[in-house]
Amino acid sequence: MRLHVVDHPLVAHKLTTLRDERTDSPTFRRLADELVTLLAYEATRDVRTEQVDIRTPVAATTGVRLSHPRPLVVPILRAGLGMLDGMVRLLPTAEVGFLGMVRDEQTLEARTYATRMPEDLSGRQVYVVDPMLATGGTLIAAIRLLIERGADDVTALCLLAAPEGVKAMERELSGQPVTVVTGAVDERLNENGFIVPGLGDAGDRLYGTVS
Ligand SMILES: O=P(O)(O)OC[C@H]1O[C@H](OP(=O)(O)OP(=O)(O)O)[C@H](O)[C@@H]1O
Ligand SMILES: O=c1cc[nH]c(=O)[nH]1
Ligand SMILES: [Mg+2]
Repeated sequence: MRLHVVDHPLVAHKLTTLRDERTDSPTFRRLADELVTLLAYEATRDVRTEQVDIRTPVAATTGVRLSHPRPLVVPILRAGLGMLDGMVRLLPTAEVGFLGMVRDEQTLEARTYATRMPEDLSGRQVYVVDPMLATGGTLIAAIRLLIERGADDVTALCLLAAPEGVKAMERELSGQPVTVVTGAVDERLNENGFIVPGLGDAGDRLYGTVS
């Protein structure tokens, strides 16, 4: 597994407002969307392309286009939905699959409650989006499923990560074709499995609910 922390002043600026407890849901949603665009720019650096011949008004030339099979974008419900639009804006040809997963707030174990994805992902590049990588349980389970279905290149985009989650992913997904792209690696997890300083519960902040 490879880790890429996007070290950019615009990412740091937007993340700071995102973290601020005074930021309301509409602003949180807008910032999450803007951050995805910045992270996706890095995360899609190795997206597969193929050559294409075109004519400009001036001359014939050769360019590239996103290749087939199409990349698959998988948001992990609920909070990952806040990153979907930004991702498909950058990858217009992408197909979208869905994974519904929720973490038991006592045991911190991830449970899958919905799966809507192609059965066969052989040879596919997959971009998983979920704002928070905390213990890593959710993303590890999600990525295992994608690899079991044949995905040969998986990139996870997270707004924030905890060092504990990054270590768990490195341990559990070692040797696998997996990249994690994140806006920051925070200090630690607290006793409730929340990222510190973090931003609280991403799903609640996106959708205005209170856990
Ligand atoms: O790394 P982990 O310890 O597994 O935790 C991270 C997961 O927790 C959050 O989802 P949550 O379970 O709160 O579901 P929600 O998106 O429906 O709020 C978050 O969006 C991740 O999916
Ligand atoms: O800090 C955290 C940890 C898990 N899920 C969240 O939404 N926030
Ligand atoms: Mg939540």
